[in-house]
Amino acid sequence: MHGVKRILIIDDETAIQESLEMFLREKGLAVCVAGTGSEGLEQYLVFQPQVIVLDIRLPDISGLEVLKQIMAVDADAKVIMITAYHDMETTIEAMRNGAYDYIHKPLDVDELDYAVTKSLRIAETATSSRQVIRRAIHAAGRHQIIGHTPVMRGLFKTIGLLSRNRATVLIEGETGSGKELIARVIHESSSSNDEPFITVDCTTLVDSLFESELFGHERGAFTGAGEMKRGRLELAGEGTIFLDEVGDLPLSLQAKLLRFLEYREFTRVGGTQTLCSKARIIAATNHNLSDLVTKGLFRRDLLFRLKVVTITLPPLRERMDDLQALVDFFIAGINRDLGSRINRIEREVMNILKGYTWPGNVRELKNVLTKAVLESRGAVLLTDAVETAIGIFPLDSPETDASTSLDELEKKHILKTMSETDGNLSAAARILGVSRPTLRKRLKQYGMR
Ligand SMILES: Nc1ncnc2c1ncn2[C@@H]1O[C@H](COP(=O)(O)OP(=O)(O)OP(=O)(O)O)[C@@H](O)[C@H]1O
Repeated sequence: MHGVKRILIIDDETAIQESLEMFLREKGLAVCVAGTGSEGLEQYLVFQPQVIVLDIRLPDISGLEVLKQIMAVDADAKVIMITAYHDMETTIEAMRNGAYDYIHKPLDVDELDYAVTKSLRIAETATSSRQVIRRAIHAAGRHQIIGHTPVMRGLFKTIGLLSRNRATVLIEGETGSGKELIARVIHESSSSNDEPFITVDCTTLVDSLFESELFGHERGAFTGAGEMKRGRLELAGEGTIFLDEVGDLPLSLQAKLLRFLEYREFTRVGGTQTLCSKARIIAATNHNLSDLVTKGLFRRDLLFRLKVVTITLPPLRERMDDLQALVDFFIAGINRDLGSRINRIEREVMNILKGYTWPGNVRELKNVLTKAVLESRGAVLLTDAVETAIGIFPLDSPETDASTSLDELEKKHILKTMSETDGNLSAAARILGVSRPTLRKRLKQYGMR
């Protein structure tokens, strides 16, 4: 029987048994049929099928119970549940107990065919040549930067040097390339790592709030200032202030930031006492600040204050040699966080990942893998799931058939970009090459929030 793929049908309805058997035999599979749960379990042990199609309603024991017993024998068994009921709880229960897929009666042949083909392929991958995911070593509780390309190794050296001093650092890199991660690791490797790491998102700062956010205010300093409030600089103590997206800071606020950086002194709004900050400053930007200087959008003197040490993070597409290590690392993390148990990936997956340009960089990779893992369910990360997660749809996929309108495509692309940037409007607008107001208008137009 080696070589022929085996499938077991456990269903008490004769009509279903017959049509399924015929359909699956025509696909060249060896088929075994059982009409009750207990018979099904017996056949499962004798016939050793790669895939089981299991009705949830059986005359003797419930299909869910049969599922549990099969999973107890082989946690990798591929069980496709069928039911006449569209009930969420049973579905969730079945999926929680390890069902591979769930399809409803009346059976849709295409749906069944897809589920069977996919599960057979996984069963096959599990036993044929495959790539085994290496477990990423994870330093507990610490942030970890994955990468071994020369530029990343150079970066580790720089971080090592920075751990010995408190120099201001400017980190440049595209969205999602790991700027905040680098800032956190610099902080964690410094001698003041028990002090706070405080983030200031420069895209959200407006004139009236800037000083109060950064420097704090005294009680009654302005309408609404009921209590004294410490600013971010004070909160950071001797730790780190992370100025995220510093290139987006309006010119008027750049002057205020510069003044602070020159003297490291500030007063709370409405106060008289001069306070001194010992926090390390790390700024990040996904703009080219020199270009902004040329365009008159960023102050040259501020740039010089910030770029005492500059770290330029290459986009993911320029360090594809790190891809495998990143994939291993993220899958281990996703398994831990989501309780999935992916330990192999289909061969083609790495080629697809390597062929993509990753405009959303490492964050996009992480998001794509999370989506694909959820879609793959079993122990193998599937090519289809990765393609769908990236948004590369096969030509015959319903996602891009010839009847898809341009509006529909645009809507999908916007949604995808928004999800890749975790809903960050500025980042999404940048990737899509439109202004924030335009993107906002489109979101509204398509009924997206
Ligand atoms: N080299 C890396 N190793 C492991 N994880 C990484 C690496 N680079 C980025 N990440 C992860 O990718 C995600 C995005 O990284 P991060 O938030 O640091 O990017 P960013 O450049 O600050 O993005 P943005 O410009 O949009 O703010 C985070 O979950 C981060 O932990």
